[in-house]
Amino acid sequence: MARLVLVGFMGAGKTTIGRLLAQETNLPLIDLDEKIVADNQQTIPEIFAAVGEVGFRRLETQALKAALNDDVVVATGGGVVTQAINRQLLQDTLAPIIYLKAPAPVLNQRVANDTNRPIAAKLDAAGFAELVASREAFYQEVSDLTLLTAEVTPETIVATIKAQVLQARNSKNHN
Ligand SMILES: Nc1ncnc2c1ncn2[C@@H]1O[C@H](COP(=O)(O)OP(=O)(O)O)[C@@H](O)[C@H]1O
Ligand SMILES: O=C(O)C1=C[C@@H](OP(=O)(O)O)[C@@H](O)[C@H](O)C1
Ligand SMILES: [Mg+2]
Repeated sequence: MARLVLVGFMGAGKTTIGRLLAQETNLPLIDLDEKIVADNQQTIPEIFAAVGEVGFRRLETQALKAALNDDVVVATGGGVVTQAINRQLLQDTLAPIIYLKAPAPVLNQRVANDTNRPIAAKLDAAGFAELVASREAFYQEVSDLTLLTAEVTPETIVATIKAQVLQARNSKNHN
């Protein structure tokens, strides 16, 4: 079973924090986007161009299912919560799910110059903020803990996760 799952919108820091957490805990990281890219030998924009968002979501669900069964940290992609089947998979896992949250303008600024996110690339600031708002309830629904990441370094977020989630879990297990 996965040890910890990170969810949140594009730019929230799931990949960054997942990598740091994996280094610090010696747990493997499965970043769903990276797994999909490696398995398909195509970039995310190439996959969107070839099979559309629907095709990408199918690959994402397969990757999520497999990752949740492994002893790993899971960094999801921001759109994972848009699929009911994925929300069910997340609700069924016993792994703690952390929602990394930041205001839309901060998220937008973090991903603005990145050409690797086809959904963000075609949105203006208003459209981006609308999409953030439309997913908020889903992140809340699937997660156990929300951490605000706007003015906090990735290192501090990792320290908080280790203290509040991983150590709390370990001490529970040892009682
Ligand atoms: N806490 C943070 N503070 C400032 N910048 C951050 C923070 N977390 C991530 N970033 C930056 O935001 C961008 C997107 O981060 P990433 O980890 O890819 O997000 P996600 O996987 O959630 O889309 C990267 O340039 C990363 O360095
Ligand atoms: O929010 C989304 O719909 C997406 C988020 C991306 O992952 P990040 O959240 O890691 O950027 C990636 O899965 C794809 O571009 C679609
Ligand atoms: Mg990511």
